[in-house]
Amino acid sequence: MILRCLHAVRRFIPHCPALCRDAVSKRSLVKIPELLYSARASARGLSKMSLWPFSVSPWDFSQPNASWNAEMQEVYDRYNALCEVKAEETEKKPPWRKLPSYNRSLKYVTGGVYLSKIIQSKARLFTRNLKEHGAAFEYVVFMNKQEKRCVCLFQAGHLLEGPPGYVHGGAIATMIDTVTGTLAGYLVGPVMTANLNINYRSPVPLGSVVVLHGALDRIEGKKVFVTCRMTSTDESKLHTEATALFITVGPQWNSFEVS
Ligand SMILES: CCCCC/C=C\C/C=C\C/C=C\C/C=C\CCCC(=O)SCCNC(=O)CCNC(=O)[C@H](O)C(C)(C)COP(=O)(O)OP(=O)(O)OC[C@H]1O[C@@H](n2cnc3c(N)ncnc32)[C@H](O)[C@@H]1OP(=O)(O)O
Repeated sequence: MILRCLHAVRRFIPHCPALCRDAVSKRSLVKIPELLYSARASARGLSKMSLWPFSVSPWDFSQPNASWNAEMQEVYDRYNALCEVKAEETEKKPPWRKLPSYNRSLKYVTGGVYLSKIIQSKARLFTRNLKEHGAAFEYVVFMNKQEKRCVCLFQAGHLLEGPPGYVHGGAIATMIDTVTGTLAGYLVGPVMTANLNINYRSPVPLGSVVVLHGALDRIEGKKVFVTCRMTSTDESKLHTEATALFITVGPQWNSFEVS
């Protein structure tokens, strides 16, 4: 019980610097209503976190944490703001949505049916298997279902080194597979990667922040073709270009046709 309390407190602490920084940077009195609004939004977010030791709500790995550098936080804030903007004419739901990210996908995707326990209790999603913030894959995916594309902000930690000072090509491939697979899975349901083709154009410095732009190319029956570009945050530098083929493995594959 004591250990669970300590664990809950430790998970909460990394969120404090981000909250304090927001408060300090908005000094103007004019911005007080905005501050109050964002405090309320933060509190809403916090209430969803598993602060209570007995809570069974899963930990969302895509929340900002203290390991994020200023660039990661700045680009995150920009896309997160888009998630509040409704389509003007229709007043429908915002086209952008931030996806949560858990480390036991089967357990949480099935809404608490502990399939992963049955299959293998120690199984964890590869990109989310470290508790240390900032050491490996720090990323968050923003999805635009209307435009059938997504954007992933990725900060590459020191454990992902390949050539000295640069990110390992396999880690880059992992992120491309993750982003394109998440897009394909979001649009059509369960998929498996059948083919992944990557051109590495310029190395990614370790610790830097890059953006992955995933887009649906086309769907042909069970086949889902997705493209992905990895660029610097201002898109001035191209790091990789990739194409991916996913095959739907669920029953709903023929319910959605796009060319
Ligand atoms: C499974 C759950 C996934 C849920 C995802 C959903 C949401 C996301 C939420 C949370 C999870 C978070 C992150 C997810 C992140 C990343 C996803 C990573 C995914 C992976 O990391 S996954 C591991 C690596 N992956 C494999 O381990 C696959 C091994 N493999 C196989 O399991 C089979 O091989 C399979 C299923 C691929 C196909 O098998 P199959 O029997 O269903 O299909 P079949 O062979 O009949 O082919 C049908 C048509 O595709 C063409 N086709 C097939 N393969 C091709 C190829 N390579 N190149 C060109 N065309 C190909 C054929 O030519 C035919 O074309 P046509 O119809 O025109 O004749």
